[in-house]
Amino acid sequence: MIAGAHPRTEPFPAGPSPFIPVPLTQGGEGRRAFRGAAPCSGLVPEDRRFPRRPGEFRFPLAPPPPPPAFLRPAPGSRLPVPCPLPRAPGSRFPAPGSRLPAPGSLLPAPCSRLPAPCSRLPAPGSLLPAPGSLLPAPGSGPGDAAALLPGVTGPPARGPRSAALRQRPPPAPAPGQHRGRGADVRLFSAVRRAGAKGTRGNPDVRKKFLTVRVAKHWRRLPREVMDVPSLETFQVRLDRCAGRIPEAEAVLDLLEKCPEHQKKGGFPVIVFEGLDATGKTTVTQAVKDTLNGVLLRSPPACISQWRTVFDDEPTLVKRAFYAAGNYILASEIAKASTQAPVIVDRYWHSTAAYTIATETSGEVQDLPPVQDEVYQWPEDLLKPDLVLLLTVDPDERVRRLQHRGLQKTKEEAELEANNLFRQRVEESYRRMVNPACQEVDASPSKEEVLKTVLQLIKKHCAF
Ligand SMILES: Nc1ncnc2c1ncn2[C@@H]1O[C@H](COP(=O)(O)OP(=O)(O)OP(=O)(O)O)[C@@H](O)[C@H]1O
Ligand SMILES: Nc1ccn([C@H]2C[C@H](O)[C@@H](COP(=O)(O)O)O2)c(=O)n1
Repeated sequence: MIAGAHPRTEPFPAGPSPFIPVPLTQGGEGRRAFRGAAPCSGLVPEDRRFPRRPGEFRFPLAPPPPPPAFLRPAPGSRLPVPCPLPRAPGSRFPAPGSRLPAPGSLLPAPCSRLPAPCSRLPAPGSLLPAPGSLLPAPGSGPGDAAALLPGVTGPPARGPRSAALRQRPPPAPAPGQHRGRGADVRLFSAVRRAGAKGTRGNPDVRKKFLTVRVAKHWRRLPREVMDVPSLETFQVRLDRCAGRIPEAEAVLDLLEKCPEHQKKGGFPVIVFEGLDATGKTTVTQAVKDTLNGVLLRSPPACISQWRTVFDDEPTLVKRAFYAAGNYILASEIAKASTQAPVIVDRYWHSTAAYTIATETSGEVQDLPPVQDEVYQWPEDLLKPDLVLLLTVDPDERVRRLQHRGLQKTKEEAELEANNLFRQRVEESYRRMVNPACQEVDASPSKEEVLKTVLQLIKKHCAF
């Protein structure tokens, strides 16, 4: 284990590390800064699992070999028009803790999939801090990205949309609510976003958002946590905290660049869900190899380096981050499924199940009842063809966790210690509908699990 690394990060197998350990500035977990190697090439910075699977997030430059016959679209069937891939933007925000390159040099885009046009740093004399100065970790200063930059009195240079956002006065706290860390935990906010098309560029999201149906709410869940999920809900939530979390603004920028209507291609999309160490990584890799498919995971590579930031946030903000990741992932799925079967490691069901389990307490009987709206799929999110829920006997799962030998995340420690939490996550998965999960007993050997999974895929995805 490298000092300062994320608990789940393993040492690199060979060669010099592109990461530099960053001293802890606050909180309990170390962060690692990306040293500036161009991630466009496909390597993923600061992903909890990156070193285990270095090539995984590479988007295939050439179409993979054809999948087995049973997965090919029927002759004569029409493939949807391929969606343009979302452009990976040049990062406006240097990774927290990273050293700034010289003015005029190229910033690496945070997305691993595409050779994005990287943005140029503003010219000398702009409001960026001196090259080589260290950025503090997000959240370490008061409310705004500008406040986080040492020696800078004004805001960092930003695009026109951010400037428009900045001009509005800060929204007043909701009755009974305090500013500060939890201040963005509010249901509605006035948001003006300009510049992009469709709902993503809706100049007044609030106006539209207020007309959105709100779920009748189950008494034990805070209403805000489970209001009917939609892209706009999460945009509003991220926008509320973008002032103090620069990464939220960067996520919003990526979202805006995703095509609005995500349509699945002609190949099947198969999602794998389950608690940690149930074998998702193992089986998704094997299925991808067997089917000559494309393997994607949530959150997608272009935002996964910010997980440690959002994992420490209140549930509402954390959920908005993972939910946004699902929408970004949807555009990758849309594109990839025009070329080959798509295998996905976690998607919406994870976001919902973990949120429900976190925001409830007690036994599974205390969960919102079956058929509650909290178990519904968001109407505007691309649906997969099949969702497989891997479940493993609890003792076997602990053995696998120990055998894996990685340091646990806080949540994994909680999952291990808190039997009830684990049960609530798993039961929430089981209650998800439209699409529901097909449960797979993943306790047998890897070969047997793969066989079962391939049979299910053949049964449900043949067309
Ligand atoms: N069927 C199996 N039988 C025995 N061991 C397995 C099986 N599947 C996976 N393992 C082992 O269990 C450990 C956890 O598996 P894996 O990393 O695939 O789980 P995961 O669900 O992806 O976990 P996480 O969500 O935490 O990343 C690994 O050491 C893996 O080799
Ligand atoms: N689509 C997703 C993916 C992940 N999450 C959350 C749920 C857990 O808090 C954590 C598990 O991730 P892992 O350790 O397996 O990489 O991430 C989510 O909410 N939505």
